[in-house]
Amino acid sequence: MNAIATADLRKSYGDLTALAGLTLDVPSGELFALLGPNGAGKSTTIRILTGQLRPDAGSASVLGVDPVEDPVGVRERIGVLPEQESPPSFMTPREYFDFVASVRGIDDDALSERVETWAARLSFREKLDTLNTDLSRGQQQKVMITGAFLHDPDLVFIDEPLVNLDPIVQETVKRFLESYRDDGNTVFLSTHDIDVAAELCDRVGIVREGDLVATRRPAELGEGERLLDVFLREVGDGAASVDGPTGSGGAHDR
Ligand SMILES: Nc1ncnc2c1ncn2[C@@H]1O[C@H](COP(=O)(O)OP(=O)(O)OP(=O)(O)O)[C@@H](O)[C@H]1O
Repeated sequence: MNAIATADLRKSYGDLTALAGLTLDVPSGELFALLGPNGAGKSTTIRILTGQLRPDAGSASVLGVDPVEDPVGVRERIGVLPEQESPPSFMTPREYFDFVASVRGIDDDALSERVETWAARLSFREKLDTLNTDLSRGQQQKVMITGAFLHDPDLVFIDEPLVNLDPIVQETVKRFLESYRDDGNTVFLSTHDIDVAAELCDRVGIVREGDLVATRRPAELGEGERLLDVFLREVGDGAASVDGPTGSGGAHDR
């Protein structure tokens, strides 16, 4: 079963075409990453899938729910960590988690257990009662990651999951994402970190000019073939003239 399915998603901002007919499936239980150059349409895709933005055309299904028809229904079932989002500056992490719990309907016992688990996992226990504004960027990222997983969703969307995290915490988050996937959940990442995508993900999709131009399984790349080379081939200056992957033929596994 697909956790995410889109068909011919289109979105323009005025004259600017951000999504030009993006079609994408992500099966349940997959750790998936969307790669693409700046402005390719990754955040627009995530905003549509998480019910924050209406597409101009096309369809989408997230855990069987239509994010256009029922954005609240989608948001109830997923976790989201948007790009460059910080926890509210006037709250402490604990107060922010209380707020998330009230919105998400998490009971007190589950909340305190999960906060303890995450604060220990990501090493920020001693900061639970410090104002978010006084946390470092990495500590704020830890709070945001915790908030995205607090209600134990079946699917999470994370933009740049490892940004600002030290190497030890990066490893912890990577191993957590793998175990979360191994439990049958789905992860949808957006990242510029091709090495992390190659190491961590079951499959990556490459977006160029608002269209999915390729998908690859990093584990199945050929001898000596690097995901970076695939990426450059698909989105680099010469890509259109070499392969012509501008969308009409759709994405392809090779
Ligand atoms: N609110 C908006 N109003 C006008 N144009 C927008 C808006 N949001 C995005 N765009 C434009 O749509 C295109 C796609 O943007 P989007 O943020 O989806 O790209 P992205 O792949 O996430 O980029 P990046 O890797 O730089 O974060 C860009 O050209 C961007 O300038």
